[in-house]
Amino acid sequence: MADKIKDAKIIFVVGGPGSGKGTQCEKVVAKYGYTHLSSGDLLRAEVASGSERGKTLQAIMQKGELVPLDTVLDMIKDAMIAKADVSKGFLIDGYPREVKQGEEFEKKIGAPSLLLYIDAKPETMVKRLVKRGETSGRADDNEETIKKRLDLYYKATEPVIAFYSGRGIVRKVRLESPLTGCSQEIRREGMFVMKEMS
Ligand SMILES: Nc1ncnc2c1ncn2[C@@H]1O[C@H](COP(=O)(O)OP(=O)(O)O)[C@@H](O)[C@H]1O
Ligand SMILES: Nc1ncnc2c1ncn2[C@H]1C[C@H](O)[C@@H](COP(=O)(O)OP(=O)(O)O)O1
Ligand SMILES: [Mg+2]
Repeated sequence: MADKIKDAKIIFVVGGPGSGKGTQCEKVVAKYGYTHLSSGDLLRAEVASGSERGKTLQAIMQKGELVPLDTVLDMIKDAMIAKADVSKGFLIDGYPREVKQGEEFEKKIGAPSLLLYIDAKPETMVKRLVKRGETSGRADDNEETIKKRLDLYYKATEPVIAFYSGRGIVRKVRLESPLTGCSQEIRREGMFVMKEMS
C-alpha cells in the first residue's frame, strides 16, 4: 500500500496559525491540480466522526497543543494513499509542526521537494483568527487558545523552517496584503513549484 506514495511529489506548507496556509493552498490547487491535505482538517474530520479518538483529539486542540505525532502522521499517510492514483503531487498543510515530525515523515513516506513558508506578522494572524472565530465554529479560534498556538508556533514550528532552509528548499511568501493582492506572489511561487515538480 505504502508503495503507492513512495515517489510522491511533496510540498510542505508551513506558517503560523491564521497566516493563510489554507487560503493559499486552495489557490495552488485550483491552478495546478495538487491534492491539498490539511492536518488540522483531517483531525477535525476525526473529531466530527464522534469517535473516542476524536474526543481525545478535540481536548488537545482546544488547548492549542499538538496532538501525538503518530496520530497525525498516520492520518496524512492514509489520506495520501487514498489519493495516490489521481494526484500530481501533495500540498501538506500544517505539517511538520516540529522538526521531529519532519524527520518521521521522511522516514515513513519521503522527502519534500519544497517547503512553502507562509509568513505574516503576529498581529495580522491574531486579527484574522479572531475574525475567523466569529463564524468558524472552531474550538481553538478564541483569544486564549490563539495566544497559546502562536507561542507554540514560534517555539516548535519556526525551527522547522531553519531546518529545511539548510537544504535550500524553502520559499517564503509574505501575505500581509488583502486577499486579492496576494495571488501574484503565490502565482510566481506556483510556477516555481511546477518547475520543481515536473
Ligand atoms: N492574504 C490574506 N489577506 C487577508 N486575509 C487573509 C489572507 N489569507 C487568509 N486570510 C484570512 O485569514 C483567515 C485564516 O486563513 P487560513 O487560510 O484559514 O489560515 P491557516 O490555514 O494558516 O490557519 C481566514 O479567515 C482568511 O479569510
Ligand atoms: N502536524 C500536527 N501535529 C500535531 N498537531 C496538529 C498538527 N496539525 C494540526 N494539529 C492540531 C493542533 C492545532 O492547533 C490544531 C489546528 O490545526 P490547523 O487547522 O492546522 O490550524 P491553523 O490552520 O489555524 O494553523 O490541530
Ligand atoms: Mg488551516
